[in-house]
Amino acid sequence: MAEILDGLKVSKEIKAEIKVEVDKILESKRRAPHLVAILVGNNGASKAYVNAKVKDCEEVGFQSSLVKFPSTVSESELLEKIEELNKDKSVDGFIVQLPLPDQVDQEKIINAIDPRKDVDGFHPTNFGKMALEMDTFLPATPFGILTLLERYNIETKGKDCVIIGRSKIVGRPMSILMGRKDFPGNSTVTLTHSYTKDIEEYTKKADIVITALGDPHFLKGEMIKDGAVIVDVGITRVDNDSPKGYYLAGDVDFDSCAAKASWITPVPGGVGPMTRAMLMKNTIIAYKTSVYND
Ligand SMILES: Nc1nc(=O)c2c([nH]1)NC[C@@H]1CN(c3ccc(C(=O)N[C@@H](CCC(=O)O)C(=O)O)cc3)C=[N+]21
Repeated sequence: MAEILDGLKVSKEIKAEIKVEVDKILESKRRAPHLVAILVGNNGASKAYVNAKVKDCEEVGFQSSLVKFPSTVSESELLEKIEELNKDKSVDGFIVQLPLPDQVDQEKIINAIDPRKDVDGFHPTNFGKMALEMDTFLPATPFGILTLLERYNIETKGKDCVIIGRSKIVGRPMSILMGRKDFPGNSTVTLTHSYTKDIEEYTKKADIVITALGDPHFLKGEMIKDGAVIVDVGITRVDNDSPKGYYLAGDVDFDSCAAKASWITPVPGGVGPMTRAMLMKNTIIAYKTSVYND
């Protein structure tokens, strides 16, 4: 029976550590770190995540701002706001919540963000630095997974790690990070995706499986090896008759996988809260390295 990689618990520890740092900053009469989130449209899940981020900021003592645009916003309006935030000396970092509506070119938007304020770690400059093992903002979800593995002392060196899904914000950066030379890394990585012929052939042999595809209960116990470490990034709202009208489903069929795995992340309470904690971490890093604070 697997032990739980408790992302909620570790995320609280990380936020408490950040709070201690913020208290020191405030004692020395400096301004608090400031994170801005741009939210476009009315998507329920996006709103929930952004509101949670605002709450996280309050918890750690950051200043936060929420900039809202209707789903009809033009690309140039967004670019204008980004320019303004790039220049604003009171802003340490900002994120543009994804996905964006079709009339907006996501790539153009991400490219417009000043890499020094790109606390999501999505800008090509930061992605490149990550791949080259240079100091930079790591994308929050992969950073959260690495930190969770690190805090539980999960050995990754020399392990076979299979990642399912090659998204720009999770699967692909995760595949790079798990193969990097620093801890937790040094794994032998296989990045699987929709054109992989037989995913099970890979997952069955893997010491570590990281699923990020958004397909509820995709990974079944029979697809994994005894003692494997299972990390579930998937989080899909599935309609049901509960008062909320939905439940949150991971990519992992929890019960059958937990019966075989050595460690497993739950959904909710696993990777999601870690993602949010690492955004706080990136923001305080941005603050500390900011040219405006010395
Ligand atoms: N620019 C940008 N940056 C992101 O980091 C980003 C994004 N866009 N778009 C969407 C995805 C998704 N994402 C999540 C963050 C927290 C939880 C989270 O806290 N989940 C809780 C449950 C939350 C709930 O109850 O709905 C949990 O897993 O326990 C989930 C998903 C960040 N993303």
